[in-house]
Amino acid sequence: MFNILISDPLSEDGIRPLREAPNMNLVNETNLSTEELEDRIGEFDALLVRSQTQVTRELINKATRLKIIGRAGVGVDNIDLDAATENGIIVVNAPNGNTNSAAEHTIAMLMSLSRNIPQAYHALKHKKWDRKKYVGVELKNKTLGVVGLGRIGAEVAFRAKGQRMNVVAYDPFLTKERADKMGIGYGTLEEVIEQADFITVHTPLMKETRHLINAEAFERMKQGVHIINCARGGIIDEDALYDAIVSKKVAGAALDVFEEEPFIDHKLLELPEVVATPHLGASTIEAQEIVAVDVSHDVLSFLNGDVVKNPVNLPSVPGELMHKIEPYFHLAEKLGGFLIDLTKEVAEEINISYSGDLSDMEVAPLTRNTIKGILKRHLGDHVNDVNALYLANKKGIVVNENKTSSTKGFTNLITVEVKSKSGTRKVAGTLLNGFGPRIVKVDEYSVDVTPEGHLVVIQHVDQPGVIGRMGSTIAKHQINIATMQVDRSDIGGNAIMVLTIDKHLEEEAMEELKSLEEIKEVTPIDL
Ligand SMILES: NC(=O)C1=CN([C@@H]2O[C@H](COP(=O)(O)OP(=O)(O)OC[C@H]3O[C@@H](n4cnc5c(N)ncnc54)[C@H](O)[C@@H]3O)[C@@H](O)[C@H]2O)C=CC1
Ligand SMILES: O=C(O)C(=O)COP(=O)(O)O
Repeated sequence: MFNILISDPLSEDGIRPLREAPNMNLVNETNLSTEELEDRIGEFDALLVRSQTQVTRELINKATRLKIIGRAGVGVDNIDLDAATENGIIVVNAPNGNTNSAAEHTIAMLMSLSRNIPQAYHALKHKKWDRKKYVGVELKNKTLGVVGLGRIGAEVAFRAKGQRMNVVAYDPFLTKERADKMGIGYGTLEEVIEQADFITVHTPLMKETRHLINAEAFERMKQGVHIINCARGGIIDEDALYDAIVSKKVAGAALDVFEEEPFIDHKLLELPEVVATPHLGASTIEAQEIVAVDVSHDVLSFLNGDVVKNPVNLPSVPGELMHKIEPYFHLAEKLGGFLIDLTKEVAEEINISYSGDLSDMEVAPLTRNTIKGILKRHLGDHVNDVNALYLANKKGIVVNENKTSSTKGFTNLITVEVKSKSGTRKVAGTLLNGFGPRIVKVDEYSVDVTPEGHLVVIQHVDQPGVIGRMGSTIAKHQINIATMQVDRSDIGGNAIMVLTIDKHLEEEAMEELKSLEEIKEVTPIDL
């Protein structure tokens, strides 16, 4: 049974797939204080949030069972992603479900601002019929500057063109071709904010975008500019905005989001030029249902061991590639586990080479699985796809990945090399069509071993009788040999045996094998 905590209000219809799935125990507690949340988080395997719950490092450190955090929405600035990654917790979001609602809300704010609708409504409600005070400005032929032309920014741009506005945008990824295709202008951030009559921001809140619109940016703007923020508080410096409104540089601002939320008193709201909503951009029946469905599906998939669609702290792998690459996951992890047991030391450098069919694929997920197999031996089961590379990095292990089209006789081959204090060891494996994974090389020796169960690698000298003596020693300990592979460098030279046995090779049997004159090294490996 998986325990799932929903700590922000989510659409009941949207979470139905999760509620109705077997083995899922949903707990809806949307009013927990920080302390209560910290006290209870240790009970849960999954946490579902919107923007309100602050998923801090302190909370994550107490979340000893937590495997997945689902964000029913786009922005993940309320989640400490580094802490989640370090703890091997996957974060998923629902990036597409609220695009339309957020764009519509932005246009509603733009029109409210240009025609003073909230202020006029408020006056009328207070029995003041004032037509002079609330004279507005037209949008037609005005320039809208869009900062951040992602999903929402682009939808806002399309809709603003419908208002016959001129649109100019700044986004580091915006190309001339895309701007031309959309029928909009483009420029640097400075160029965009200098030209615009209305400026709307649609970037995520990150280190790089915190106070992107600051006092210096306001200086550059046209006198009487209007500002809209339906993205995140903090992208615009609120103190600088306040000063720019008071000094009349900014004629008005429409804000859906704030640096600190929630609040009831805010100095910006004391200004009559400011219209505001309490973070309602995504608050529509439609958007809430879609984001809850999307995030529920990913949480369910993940807990059932399937692939997620919208990972935030893992590169997402397109479905078609996933279909091709998934069969290699097991092989990659087993190769890592086999090799680190053979190495017997901690890894200092890991080199992974992909050949044949794999050389044309995005292999990062395989590298993560290989590293996971290697690190698990020393760091335990908390190593997973999410934190494998982070942990390797933290331990100072150098990881190199390369691809070669040379097939070495195999249609696909993964070769893993580990460098440690005691030298370099190598293993290579392939996925045999219809037969599953095989280890085909151990160091320079050729073998054909299924990477499963209890294995023993014996390095010895190629001499008559050694196999017999090894066999009787093992038999004495009531151990049955299921398969055996032998290869040698040259006649009478170094050789290797890889055995599959029916149970773990105990210490006593291992010592006895080691005491045989021709045997140099015995390594039990349990995969
Ligand atoms: N008010 C609300 O209820 C909602 C707010 N949001 C906010 O809107 C943000 C944007 O959402 P989407 O459009 O779906 O995300 P997106 O990822 O599709 O778009 C973000 C765009 O910002 C651009 N960008 C990044 N750094 C930039 C910079 N320094 N300058 C200019 N552009 C930059 C990116 O290249 C990307 O194109 C979310 O991160 C979220 O914080 C989203 C939904 C609802
Ligand atoms: O999706 C986003 O980024 C939003 O800001 C929506 O936030 P909410 O889920 O309404 O708290």
